[in-house]
Amino acid sequence: MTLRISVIGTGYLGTTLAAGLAEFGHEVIGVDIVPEVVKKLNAGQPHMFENGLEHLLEQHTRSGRLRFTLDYDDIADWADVHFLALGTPELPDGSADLSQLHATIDALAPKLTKPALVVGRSTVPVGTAPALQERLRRLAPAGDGIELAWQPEFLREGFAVGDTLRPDRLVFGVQSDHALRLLKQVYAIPLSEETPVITCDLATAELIKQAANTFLATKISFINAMAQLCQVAGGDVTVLADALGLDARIGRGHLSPGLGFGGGCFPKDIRALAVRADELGVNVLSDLIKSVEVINSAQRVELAELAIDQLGGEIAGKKVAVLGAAFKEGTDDTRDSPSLTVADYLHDRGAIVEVYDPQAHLAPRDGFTQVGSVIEAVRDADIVLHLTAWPEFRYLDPAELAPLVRSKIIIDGRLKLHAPTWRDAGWKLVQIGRAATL
Ligand SMILES: NC(=O)C1=CN([C@@H]2O[C@H](COP(=O)(O)OP(=O)(O)OC[C@H]3O[C@@H](n4cnc5c(N)ncnc54)[C@H](O)[C@@H]3O)[C@@H](O)[C@H]2O)C=CC1
Ligand SMILES: O=C(O)[C@H]1O[C@H](OP(=O)(O)OP(=O)(O)OC[C@H]2O[C@@H](n3ccc(=O)[nH]c3=O)[C@H](O)[C@@H]2O)[C@H](O)[C@@H](O)[C@@H]1O
Repeated sequence: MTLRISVIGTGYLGTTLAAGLAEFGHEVIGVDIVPEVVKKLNAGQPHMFENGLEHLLEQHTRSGRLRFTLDYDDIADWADVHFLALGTPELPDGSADLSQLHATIDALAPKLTKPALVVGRSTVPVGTAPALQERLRRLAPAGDGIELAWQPEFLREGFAVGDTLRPDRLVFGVQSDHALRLLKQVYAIPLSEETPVITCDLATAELIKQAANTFLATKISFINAMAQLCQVAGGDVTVLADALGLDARIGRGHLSPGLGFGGGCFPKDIRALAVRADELGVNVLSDLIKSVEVINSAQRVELAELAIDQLGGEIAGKKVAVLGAAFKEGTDDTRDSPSLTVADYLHDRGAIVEVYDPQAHLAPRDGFTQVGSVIEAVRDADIVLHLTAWPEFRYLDPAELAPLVRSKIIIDGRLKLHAPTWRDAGWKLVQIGRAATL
C-alpha cells in the first residue's frame, strides 16, 4: 500500500531515507530549511557524496514520487507519517543538542489538524521521545491524535543506500498497534524479505541506538589499545584482529586498528550517552565510555607525534602530505575527522600541510591547503601520512611516488597499505601495532 510520507531534515540520513522510501513505492516529500539543498535535491542531485544515491534521486524526482520543499504547509495534513531526520549535534557539555527537533515540532505541530504518526529517526538520549510527544500534542490542533514512535537508524555512510533498502534489522519503538501497523506498511518490502524486527517501547528504542554505536566504538578503542600493546611488546595487531574476528562471538567488524573513529555520529553519540548515564547515576557506564574516548583521542596525538619523531623531532617548515580528509572512506563527510585533527596538530607546530581527498571538500581554513591529486600532495614531501582508507590509496604505486618526495617515509594510519610493496620500493613504512619487519 502506498503511503504519503514526509521526511523532515534532508542531511546525510534524511536524503537517503527519502529516496529509499520512494524506492519502496511511497509518495515522499522531504523538508529542509536550506534553500540550496532543496533546490539541488529537486533537480535530482545529492548535496553530498554517497554511492548510488544520485541514481535513486534522479529516478524518483523525475517520476514525481519524490520532491523536496522548504514549506511545512506542503506536508502538514498531507502525510500519513512524518519522519524526523534532524541533526542532534553535540553541546559544549557533551549532551545532545535537541534544538533542531524542537524547532521542527514548533513549525509542524500548529499545522497538524488531523491525526498523524510522527516517527523519530534521529539519535537521541533516552527520555527524549515522551517529551517531544508532549510538545507535539500541546501545540497541535489535533492534540492527542498525534502519536510519536521512535525508529532508530543504523545506516553507515558510504553504504547508506544499501543499508536503507536492505536494513539488517528494524527497530520499532511504538505505543500502539496503530503505529506498529503503519510502520509495517512503510517497510512492507524489507519485511517481505524477512528483515528481523524488534518491537519495543520508546525508551528501549532510543537506548538500542546509542548502545549499538557505543559498542562499536568500544570495539575500535579496544583494538587500538591492543595495537599500543603490540607496538611495545612486539606482535602484529592486524593478525591479532583477524584471529579475534574468527570467533563468532566477537566478529571481525569494527576491529580494524588505526587512527580510530570520527564522523558526525560515534564521537557525539558516545559522549551524549555518557552524559545521560551520569545524569541517571549510572557512572559505571560513563566511566567505560570515557576510557573509550581517551583511547580514541590518544590515537590521533600518537600518530601526529610519530610523524614528528620520524622527522627527528623537528616538524617546523617540513612538508607533510596528508592522504585523506574524510572521517572514513566512501564519504565526503569531514565531521570530527581524525585525519584533520592530525593535519591541524602538525600545522599548529609549523608544518606545511597539503591534504588530498578524492571526495571531501574542505572549507577554506587557516593553515593547510587542499590539493587536487596525490601527486601534488606528495611532491617534495618530507613525510606522507595515509589517514583515510580510500581504496585508491591502497593501489598507489610506491615506485612512481618515490622520485617525487624529499624523503621516502610513510605512516600508514589505517594499516591498510601492503607493507612489503612499499618497503621493496625503498620506503620506510610505519604502522602503529605492526613491527617494521612485517
Ligand atoms: N549520518 C548518518 O550516517 C546517520 C545519522 N544518524 C542520526 O540522524 C540524525 C541526522 O543526522 P545527519 O543526517 O548526519 O545530520 P545532518 O546535519 O546532515 O542533517 C540534518 C538536516 O536537517 C536540516 N534541518 C535543521 N533544522 C531543520 C528544521 N527546523 N526543519 C527542517 N530541516 C532542518 C538541516 O539543514 C540538515 O540538512 C542525527 O541524529 C544522527 O545522529 C543516524 C544514523 C546514521
Ligand atoms: O549513527 C550513525 O551515524 C552511524 O554510525 C556508524 O556509521 P558511520 O559513522 O557511517 O561509519 P563506520 O563505518 O561505523 O565508521 C565510524 C568510524 O570508525 C572508524 N572505524 C571503523 C571500523 C573499524 O574497524 N575501525 C575504525 O577505526 C572509521 O574509520 C570511522 O572513522 C555506524 O556504523 C552506523 O551503524 C550508524 O548508523
